[in-house]
Amino acid sequence: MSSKHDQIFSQPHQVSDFRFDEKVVAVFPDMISRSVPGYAEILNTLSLLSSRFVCANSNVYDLGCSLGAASLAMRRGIKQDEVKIVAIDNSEAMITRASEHLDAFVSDVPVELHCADIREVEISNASMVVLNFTMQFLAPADRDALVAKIYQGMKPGGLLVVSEKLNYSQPKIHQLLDDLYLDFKRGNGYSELEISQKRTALENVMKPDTLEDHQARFARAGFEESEVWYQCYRFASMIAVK
Ligand SMILES: C[S@@+](CC[C@H](N)C(=O)[O-])C[C@H]1O[C@@H](n2cnc3c(N)ncnc32)[C@H](O)[C@@H]1O
Ligand SMILES: O=C(O)C(=O)C[C@]1(C(=O)O)C=C[C@@H](O)C=C1
Repeated sequence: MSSKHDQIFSQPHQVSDFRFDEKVVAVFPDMISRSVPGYAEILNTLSLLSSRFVCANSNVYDLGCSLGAASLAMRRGIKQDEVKIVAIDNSEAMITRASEHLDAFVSDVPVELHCADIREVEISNASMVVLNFTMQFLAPADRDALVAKIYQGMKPGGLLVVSEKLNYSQPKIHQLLDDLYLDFKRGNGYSELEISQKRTALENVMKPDTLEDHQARFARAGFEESEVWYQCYRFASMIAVK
């Protein structure tokens, strides 16, 4: 999707908490692809995974869908009949724009968009569930219940994909991977001011876990197998199979 160049944090200002509002929506594809290493690769892989895991007569969930990039990627891979993608986000601005965007594509696989809180929606008959950089925005205390609910709503053999920003428990390693991430942002044209103002804006709203936290949570929910399939600097994408 074409989008405006992200300059939201380019001028000095009194920084308030980061919100997925109209201003962010207008630049979101540019923002996320310049801020998340491997974002395009992760979307491509969602497509490959959906072609393997999505079975006929099942539901697919895109939780925290923003503009629907993960839904579109999965839709490209789905080969089975009678599949419905349910894409959920609690930002009105995101859902409005996602709806316009999805209308521009023709497909046999319907995408149902809902403006709702993913902690409150029912998950049922799911062959694939994706949280692509969404869990980090939930209150940490709510994450176990969400993953447990997803497990309960999944079909045997179903796939959960969770992509996240990470913290590392070893301080020197954390510092090094954070420094490399900042170099990645600089390399994508973000200034020191943009980097530091965005960091301040995210401080209260984005709470990354460690890989160990994620793996322990998958196990507590009932997933017998989970693994990291992609990792770069402060970011990873994980898979868990029911
Ligand atoms: C980084 S964006 C996700 C990017 C998107 N999945 C993609 O692949 O392009 C995080 C999204 O999660 C949404 N979100 C955060 N908390 C949520 C919640 N409790 N319920 C629903 N959506 C939520 C935000 O509105 C935002 O659009
Ligand atoms: O950690 C950062 O500095 C980021 O910009 C990360 C991040 C994310 O992981 O979701 C934060 C907000 C935007 O959605 C795009 C990227």
